[in-house]
Amino acid sequence: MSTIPDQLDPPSAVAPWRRRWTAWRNGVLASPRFQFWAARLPGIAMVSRHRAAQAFDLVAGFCYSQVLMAAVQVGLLDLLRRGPCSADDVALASGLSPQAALRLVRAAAALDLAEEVAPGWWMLGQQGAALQANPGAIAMVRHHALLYADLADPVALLLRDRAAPTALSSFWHYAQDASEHEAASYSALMAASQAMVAQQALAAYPFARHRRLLDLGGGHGAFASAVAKACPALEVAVFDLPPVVAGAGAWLDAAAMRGRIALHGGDFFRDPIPPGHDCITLVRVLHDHDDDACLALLRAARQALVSGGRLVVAEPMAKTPGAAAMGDAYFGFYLWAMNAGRPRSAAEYGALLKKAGFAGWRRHRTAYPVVASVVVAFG
Ligand SMILES: CC(C)=CCC/C(C)=C/CC/C(C)=C/C=C/C(C)=C/C=C/C=C(C)/C=C/C=C(C)/C=C/C=C(C)/C=C/CC(C)(C)O
Ligand SMILES: C[S@@+](CC[C@H](N)C(=O)[O-])C[C@H]1O[C@@H](n2cnc3c(N)ncnc32)[C@H](O)[C@@H]1O
Repeated sequence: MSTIPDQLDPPSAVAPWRRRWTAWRNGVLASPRFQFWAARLPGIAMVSRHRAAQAFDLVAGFCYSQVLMAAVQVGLLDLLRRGPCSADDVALASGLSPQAALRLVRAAAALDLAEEVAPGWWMLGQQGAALQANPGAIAMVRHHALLYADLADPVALLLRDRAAPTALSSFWHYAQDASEHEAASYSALMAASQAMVAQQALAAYPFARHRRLLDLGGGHGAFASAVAKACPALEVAVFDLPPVVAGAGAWLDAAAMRGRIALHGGDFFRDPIPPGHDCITLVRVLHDHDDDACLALLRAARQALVSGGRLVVAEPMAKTPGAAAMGDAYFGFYLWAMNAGRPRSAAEYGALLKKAGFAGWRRHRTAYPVVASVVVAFG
């Protein structure tokens, strides 16, 4: 039930021209007569149709996501990668009925996940090809089952006490006494999705200029391994909670990186951060935490850095041009469901870094900011 009054008093922060212009524009856009004629007027007909399609996609987005989820869960993308297949092939491989398989493959084709290359024969579509080749994105699609469970009643999610457990808060159990199984589940998801993030960070910042790097909250060492491979002369270490570090050996063995990466177990809010590093990285760590905790962590990291060192923050950020929905809509709700943290813009990180004592900061451009942006602090 809404208790919002019909007319709000405008705050003085809103410029009068801005309020009048926005209200006038919105009145025009909301008018059914304008919508009717706009689709027929040369010059703006294309924009109108595009806006209508965008509005439909906004309404139907959950359904599209579930088509993708089904395609991943039944292995449709892997099947289509191997070559043209019919709906009967899909049915045989997935256990779906032929009618259900046909419904799924047609839905996938409508979303560019599949492509009908001849009547009744499908291969991967362009989006399908890019996604199928990205194990990190596929792992995230599967993981979204937890997010969707929490989002089933979004208003209840927003209304509830933020300390109440959710599917995501139970999954991301950051604690010294977390079981190795809990730590291994989230660390495996992070390691699987790290390659795309590391690729962005490595291309954006010259890590090879440093001598010793410490990856704070570095999980099983996937980012540390990527940097170590790219910069053979760099000494690389990981700091993470003891149950996470305890499980890192197996991952590092599989990547043939054991011995190359030093491991430190501890709680970065309580324990001293190992000193002597001229580069400290925080990859997908800060957005998990509320502002006070972030500030404490940034201060501790600055204290631990050697003089002249750099702190590198890499994660998907809010207010990213061209990817704004990823920030405040996706990660805003994701982190709300997780019960801690929020997506921040590069400028907000800049302000926090200054508050933590750093003299300055700079944003380094990444090719795919939807995957990660990079902010570097110095001084
Ligand atoms: C040559 C031809 C045929 C065509 C030319 C046309 C052309 C140029 C096409 C472009 C093709 C192209 C280069 C496509 C590239 C596609 C890419 C790079 C796609 C990348 C997709 C990445 C995705 C979908 C990433 C998703 C990531 C997600 C959902 C991450 C979630 C992360 C979470 C939940 C993290 C949790 C951590 C926590 C707890 C919040 O800290
Ligand atoms: C979202 S994961 C990111 C992992 C890795 N940096 C990556 O991007 O793949 C956050 C990491 O921070 C670690 N972490 C959370 N709280 C911590 C704490 N108090 N002390 C040390 N590590 C912590 C978690 O165990 C986890 O590995």
